[in-house]
Amino acid sequence: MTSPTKCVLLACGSFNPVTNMHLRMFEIAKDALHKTQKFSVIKGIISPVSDAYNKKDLLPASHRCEMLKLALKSSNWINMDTWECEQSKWTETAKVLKYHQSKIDRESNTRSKPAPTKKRRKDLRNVHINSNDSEFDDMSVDDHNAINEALKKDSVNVRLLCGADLLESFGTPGLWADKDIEDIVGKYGLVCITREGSDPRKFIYESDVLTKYQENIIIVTEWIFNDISSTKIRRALRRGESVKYLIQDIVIDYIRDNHLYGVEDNFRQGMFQHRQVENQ
Ligand SMILES: Nc1ncnc2c1ncn2[C@@H]1O[C@H](COP(=O)(O)OP(=O)(O)OP(=O)(O)O)[C@@H](O)[C@H]1O
Ligand SMILES: NC(=O)c1ccc[n+]([C@@H]2O[C@H](COP(=O)(O)O)[C@@H](O)[C@H]2O)c1
Ligand SMILES: [Zn+2]
Repeated sequence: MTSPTKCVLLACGSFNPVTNMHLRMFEIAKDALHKTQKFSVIKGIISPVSDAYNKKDLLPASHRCEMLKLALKSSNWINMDTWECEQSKWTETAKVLKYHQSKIDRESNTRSKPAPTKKRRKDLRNVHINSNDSEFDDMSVDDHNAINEALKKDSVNVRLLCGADLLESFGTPGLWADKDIEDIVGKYGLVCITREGSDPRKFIYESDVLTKYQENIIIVTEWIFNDISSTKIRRALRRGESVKYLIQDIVIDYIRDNHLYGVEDNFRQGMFQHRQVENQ
């Protein structure tokens, strides 16, 4: 059996604020990919969108990143990357994928670049190296083939991880460039988690380009249904309702301490009482 492809899951979004479902999405996808035995998930990346996205009620990236940093303390394999939100302009998701794929390719090339010693050169006949290196010009075709195979096996595939609503937004006129959609599904691939009110399989069936690259789209049905969304969290906060067990406690504390999402007045009404009681 061929060895599994190493895979990095990249989730783009507002994370305004990060919810437990954003974090669950990674766990659900990782389990599903490992079950196929075709992929080995080595890392998760969360890339918050920049302030230039200008979405209604979008908090500054500084707050969104701080909340992500706190929430991600509970994970040992998902990291936040701030490259996208540090850009002064909004960056298309296809470009974010390209940035991360290139970065990972560069890092793995640097790691595998051999030192020019005879022993090292011998060792490298069975592992990945930069086969364009002139130092290896005298290698046989078999050597090169073996090396290219090893390189392929070792290459890392960055995939977009998203909920079905994001996949279905591909169909919103003018929102995504056709070339970007083709790149996302054709070059990188996509893992899509089902979400209330969406039918990703039907959506793929109705799209020519998604059907063409169907094998690169992995739909994961989330049976433990949980339709948390940042919109619902913001609404609950505004109304002074509890959001405990929907987002991380440490994020609730940050929201309270920084008076975000209009909680200032609600705080006085006792919405964060559970934390005060706990702390007494
Ligand atoms: N409950 C959920 N189930 C599946 N995917 C989800 C869920 N919540 C968020 N996602 C996915 O997480 C990614 C980031 O989404 P985003 O930051 O827009 O979160 P959101 O909860 O949809 O927020 P908002 O309500 O502000 O749009 C998207 O791919 C989105 O589809
Ligand atoms: N053309 C594109 O690349 C495109 C279009 C719309 C949304 N997006 C991305 O999808 C995500 C959507 O997040 P929201 O659901 O919070 O709007 C964001 O990361 C945004 O940058 C990308
Ligand atoms: Zn959303």
